[in-house]
Amino acid sequence: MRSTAPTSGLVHLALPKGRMQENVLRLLGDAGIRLTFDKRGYRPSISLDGFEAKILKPQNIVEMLHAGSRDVGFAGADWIAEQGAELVELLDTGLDPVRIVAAAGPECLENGKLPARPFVVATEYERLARRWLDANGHDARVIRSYGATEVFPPEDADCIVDNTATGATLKANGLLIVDEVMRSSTRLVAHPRSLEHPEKRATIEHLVLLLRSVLDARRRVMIEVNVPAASLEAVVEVLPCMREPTIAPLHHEAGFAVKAAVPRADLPELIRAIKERGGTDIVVSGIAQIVP
Ligand SMILES: Nc1ncnc2c1ncn2[C@@H]1O[C@H](COP(=O)(O)OP(=O)(O)OP(=O)(O)O)[C@@H](O)[C@H]1O
Ligand SMILES: O=P(O)(O)OC[C@H]1O[C@H](OP(=O)(O)OP(=O)(O)O)[C@H](O)[C@@H]1O
Repeated sequence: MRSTAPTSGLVHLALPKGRMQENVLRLLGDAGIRLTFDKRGYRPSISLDGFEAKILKPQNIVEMLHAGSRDVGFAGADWIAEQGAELVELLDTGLDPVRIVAAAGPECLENGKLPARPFVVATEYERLARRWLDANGHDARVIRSYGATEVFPPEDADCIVDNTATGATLKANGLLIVDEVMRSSTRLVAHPRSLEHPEKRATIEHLVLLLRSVLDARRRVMIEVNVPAASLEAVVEVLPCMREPTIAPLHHEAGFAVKAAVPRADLPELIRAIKERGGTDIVVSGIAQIVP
């Protein structure tokens, strides 16, 4: 294995196998980046110039990026922290959010808290668990689990440190959350030396621009509304657009058409405010990409 970042201009990209794969591939696809897979092959061809891609488990992606044999890749913030990898975060995609929590069965808890006596913690996240235990002054022994961590209590451990998304697995195993250790989501990260290589840096920055444009677009919608001349300023005032809205005169001086990309989350209040201010014929449509 190489011990430093690859030196040719080709960027070595690591894509996740497992949980995070679907959303990462959809993000790339929405950015117009096509991946072609061979049956059971882990080296898809990628349509974006300057890249070659390989599929790895997220935990290995962190290792390979830290070692410098891959330049850039997708991994969970949890495993980056767990491995103490010194990587540059290029993008928090916000995809596949999870919480890393400490949880225990009611029989282990004293007034809803972990006991003062020494106890046993099962976890895949040894470093994160140890740090959390020390920070909270707990006296505990850590057992390394390899999945199915929730089944350890009460016989094989008192408590667990594990990730949770919907909470269904904790509930099904009768475990209660006692603390949150960290929050995690899918990040795009790079080996620091890969960003010192001018050609690679430019290639990587182009990828980041494309992906960010999709993530930004997902948070916004395009709203178009017709406004009588007398209401124009009142409607424009409530539009939280990116710069200034586009305003076009309607035929026969029938008012104006106003168009703006607005945060999707603001839409319910915005529609009410536009109607109150005299806007009509509101059309809302999706946006594929927003490139600044
Ligand atoms: N619902 C989820 N459950 C587990 N991990 C998730 C979930 N959503 C995102 N992740 C993230 O996926 C990464 C681990 O991916 P991986 O494919 O190894 O998950 P896994 O379900 O534990 O896989 P496996 O069961 O094959 O070990 C971690 O960074 C984790 O935070
Ligand atoms: O909060 P939830 O939506 O229930 O999801 C979280 C659970 O899913 C994952 O387990 P997975 O099914 O991958 O099995 P594993 O524990 O063997 O990795 C993870 O390790 C949690 O156990």
